[in-house]
Amino acid sequence: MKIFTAAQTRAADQATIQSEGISSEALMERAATAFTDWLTARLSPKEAGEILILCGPGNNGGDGLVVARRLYGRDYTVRVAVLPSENKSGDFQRNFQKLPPEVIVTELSATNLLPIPAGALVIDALFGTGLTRPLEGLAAAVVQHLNAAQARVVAVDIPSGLFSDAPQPADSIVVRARHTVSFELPKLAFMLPHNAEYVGQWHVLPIDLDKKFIEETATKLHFLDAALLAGRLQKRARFAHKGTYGHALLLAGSKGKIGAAVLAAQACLRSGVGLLTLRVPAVGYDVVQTAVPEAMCLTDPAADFVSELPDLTPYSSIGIGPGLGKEKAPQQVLAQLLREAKVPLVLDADALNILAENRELLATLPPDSLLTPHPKEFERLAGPARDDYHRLDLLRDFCQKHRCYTILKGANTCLGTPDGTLYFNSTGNPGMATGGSGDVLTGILTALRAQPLSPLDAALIGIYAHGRAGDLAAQVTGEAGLVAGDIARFIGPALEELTTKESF
Ligand SMILES: NC(=O)C1=CN([C@@H]2O[C@H](COP(=O)(O)OP(=O)(O)OC[C@H]3O[C@@H](n4cnc5c(N)ncnc54)[C@H](O)[C@@H]3O)[C@@H](O)[C@H]2O)[C@@H](O)CC1
Ligand SMILES: Nc1ncnc2c1ncn2[C@@H]1O[C@H](COP(=O)(O)OP(=O)(O)O)[C@@H](O)[C@H]1O
Ligand SMILES: [K+]
Repeated sequence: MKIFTAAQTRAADQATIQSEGISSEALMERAATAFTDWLTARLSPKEAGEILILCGPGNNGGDGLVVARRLYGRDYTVRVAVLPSENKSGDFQRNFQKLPPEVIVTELSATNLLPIPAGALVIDALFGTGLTRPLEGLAAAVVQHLNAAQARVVAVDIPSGLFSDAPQPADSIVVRARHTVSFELPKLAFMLPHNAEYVGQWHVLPIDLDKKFIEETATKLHFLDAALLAGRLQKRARFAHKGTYGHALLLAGSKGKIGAAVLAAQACLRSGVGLLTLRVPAVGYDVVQTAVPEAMCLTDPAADFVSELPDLTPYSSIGIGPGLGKEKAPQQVLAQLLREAKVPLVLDADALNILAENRELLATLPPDSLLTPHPKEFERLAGPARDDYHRLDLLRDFCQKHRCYTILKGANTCLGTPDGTLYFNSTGNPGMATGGSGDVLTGILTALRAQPLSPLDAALIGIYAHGRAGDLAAQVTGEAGLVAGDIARFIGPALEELTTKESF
């Protein structure tokens, strides 16, 4: 799914109005009706109680007025409060006229902010994508008053006060919503960690905006959902043999961290690789041969750290980093690997920390390598970020400069690519915030690169399937009970869902 800027969304609205020959008021009616359907499907009039609808002066407020009329028509008790303004939008004014006379309307003022009882359902239709500057004055006071109440807040389109695709001052006053209900496509603001406290759970409702316009409008921002992966993962060939799907090499583990190698290996095998060899220090031999008998173990001469690069000839992809350690020996192994590797590389964990501490190595990174830093590892590589938007700028710059694919991990993991396109993942859950989850991702990516998939396909499929496997696992274990090995066990079903079905 594409992510549009506020300007692109406005253009999509206009394109729809033109191609369908409808008025902007009709489109507003459609959006607000979708919102009303969403709400009434979840709460009965009794469960909702009296619904307070806060309306701003623009089309977001117009949406709120339509919602008020529609809810009233479905026997919900509604009350409307509007911000005073000299320039209310045309569609606001038209819908204000259409409000049933029975609906009580209050004009908000500094001395009349309306009491908001604890638990009240409040619909925030103050400001949407037309916000031009941080809130101040009466609008800010209304939002502060709302945030101080213990209300159930549902934001229309975006929490009021939040910019949809640009950074804002840290002390900005923004509605804290439980749910944000937006239209057609998600907004960049929803993807970013610091906005989670405002956006709450977000939902996107289809409102039939012009498909051709959406398809033809270029964007470098995407939400990574199953639709985006259609056709990228083929069914295994009927006459496949273990040589068909590549031979992966994983360099991982050190004394006390052999488990990282085991988790990456299990995930690699569960992701369909034909053969897997593990390079671990001698201390890991018994563990690996017992825990992952399907993998071959090429023990390093050193006891505690990987210290020598094996002959790379047999391998079709190489993953390095989980539990590797940052000592001199693994440092030299990584440096030699970067110089000599002729097959796709996946770099994680200590491989990234070694890169950060030996920056001259970055220049030797083979193009199209996959890097999988969490935010701290990324900061070590690319420097500190002022805010979530600046971090995305750093990500784009880093990928362009080093011609690599960088997977910035977290909720809504973000893939950066050499051409500057960003993809935000839709799968995964907080249960995956547990040691070893990242090692599992390294194994998946190394397997997909071996098969061989392009760096973009491997990254997109790997990120999505990793999160989806975590979601499937959590259905069995619960989020708190989820451990990284559970993610590995569910990769098979996650990949199966994405596999192109045979057509007759
Ligand atoms: N254009 C369309 O056809 C559709 C628009 N929709 C709704 O329209 C919204 C966008 O509407 P608008 O473009 O009218 O914008 P908004 O309603 O978000 O806000 C614009 C109004 O707020 C004022 N304003 C902006 N920043 C302010 C600030 N910091 N303090 C005080 N006042 C401020 C502006 O002067 C203007 O009066 C969307 O978010 C969505 O909710 C939907 O109805 C779908 C269809
Ligand atoms: N709240 C969350 N929602 C979705 N995915 C998450 C969440 N927290 C962590 N993850 C995923 O779990 C993995 C954690 O990786 P990482 O931090 O490297 O862990 P480790 O080093 O312990 O293996 C990442 O892929 C990340 O996207
Ligand atoms: K809003």
